[in-house]
Amino acid sequence: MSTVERLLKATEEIWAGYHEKPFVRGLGDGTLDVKKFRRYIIQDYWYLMDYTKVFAVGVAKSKSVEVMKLFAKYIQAILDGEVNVHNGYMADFGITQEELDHTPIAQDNRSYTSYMLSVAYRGGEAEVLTAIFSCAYSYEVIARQIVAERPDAPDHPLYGRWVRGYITERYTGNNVILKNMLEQLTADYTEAQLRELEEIFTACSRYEASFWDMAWEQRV
Ligand SMILES: Cc1ncc(C[n+]2csc(CCO)c2C)c(N)n1
Repeated sequence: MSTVERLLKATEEIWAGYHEKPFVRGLGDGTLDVKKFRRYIIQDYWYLMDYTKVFAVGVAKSKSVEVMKLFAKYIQAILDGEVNVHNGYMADFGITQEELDHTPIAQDNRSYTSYMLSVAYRGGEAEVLTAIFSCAYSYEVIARQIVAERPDAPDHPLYGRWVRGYITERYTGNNVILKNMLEQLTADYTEAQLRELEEIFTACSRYEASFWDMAWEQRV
């Protein structure tokens, strides 16, 4: 079994649960309260700011220019908003930098990003990539499932952009690059090292599940 197959197998139940989250179901069938979605977009802004820092620590931990370039490209892309579906929503909802600056990061969100940053500071390239991969790939899996259940979901006037953003060739192609790099870096990993990756991936997957609950319950 490849490393990524192993990580996905270990977290099968958590990942299956994503599709049942009320927030995710509401995104897919278009019934999600816009106020909840607006709050989620603001929280996700703060999430992405810290997520970018995880890549920056990845740059510092890189042992080859190939890995360094991979991490660095993401930093630029996220900050430029290129792969950030949220930019359009920020404009639509009239979310200003001032409002962002005055909205504190919610507790579940802070826990998640603090954990990823601690993994990044403590671990090496592969540990950083494992923390990153859970989040990047779960959005693709969720968006694909939404489209499988509702082929018209990408046309929804409000949530269609979210769905479309994570099934683009660009987004899914980047996930393939992350996956291949993770396989390459862990080809010689021992059982103990792989078990640690499993622990990181499981924790991040649970944090993703909590993020959906936080958004649904509008937890602060
Ligand atoms: C809580 C949370 N988890 C995952 C993503 C997905 N995601 C993380 S970074 C990024 C841009 C480049 O990969 C995307 C789409 C998110 N936005 N928010």
